[in-house]
Amino acid sequence: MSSIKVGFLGPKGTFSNKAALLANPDAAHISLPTLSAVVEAVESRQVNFGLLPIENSTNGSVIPAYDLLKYNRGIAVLDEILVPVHHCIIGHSLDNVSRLLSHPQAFGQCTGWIKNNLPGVTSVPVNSTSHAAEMASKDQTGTTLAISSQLCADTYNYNILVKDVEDDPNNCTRFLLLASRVVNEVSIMSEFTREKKAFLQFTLSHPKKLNHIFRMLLQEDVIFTNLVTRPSSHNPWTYVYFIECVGLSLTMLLRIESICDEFTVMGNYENKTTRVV
Ligand SMILES: O=C(O)C(=O)Cc1ccccc1
Repeated sequence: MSSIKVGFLGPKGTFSNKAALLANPDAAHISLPTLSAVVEAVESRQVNFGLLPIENSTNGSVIPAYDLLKYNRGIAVLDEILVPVHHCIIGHSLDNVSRLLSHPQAFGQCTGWIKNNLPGVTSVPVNSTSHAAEMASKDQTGTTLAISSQLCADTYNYNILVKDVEDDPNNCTRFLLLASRVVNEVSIMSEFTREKKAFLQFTLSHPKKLNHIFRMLLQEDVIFTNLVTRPSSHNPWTYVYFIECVGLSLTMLLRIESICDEFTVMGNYENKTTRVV
């Protein structure tokens, strides 16, 4: 058994489990009940790494994931893992369906199939796609379906009624590989390069400072790959900014830090999503 522990949103068979297998197939994979539990397990070093779904190519940003990273000084991001996501319908029958269960992210990726095949059926969000499949498979009334993965069905021998119900066949979720900041903070900065993707989190005393930051970034021909804001939770209409970009030098990063209120380099990792040339 590997001494490396990787936490993921379980039970086994979730897309987070697929991301953990891609990130470190030989590690001990630790199933956790919620995304918050994954982040807490990484922060407390109960696990060496954790997987956090941060963005989907159909749905966009996973907002609850950003809220778990907000003001979090215990987490570093070491890598991004892209997982193709193909959804299956698991259950007993497509007739007399009363409920459709899945992780909230899944519903938004399968809107067309749901509308065409389960009009009027209640979509019920649960903690994960595998938890949904477990509930649907155990429902004795046979009126509950789940959106889940082939891996989950194979793992538990669940019955697949329909495959590939996602709206976009290229549907893909980007996961962040999390680690303890205590362990990795020095190496993130010592190994920082502008060729890699920089993930920054910061707040500003005045929104006009964002103009200064954009102006500095444009000077370096930086390529933005993602920009997300979340409420600061201090004053209405003030924000925590999350920026991912490629081409940022350490010198410019330190200049940006100097004009921010709170500033954290979440990570600096190989860019796997955006054409930069
Ligand atoms: O519930 C899962 O399988 C997860 O890992 C969260 C999720 C759900 C849908 C797409 C990507 C990740």
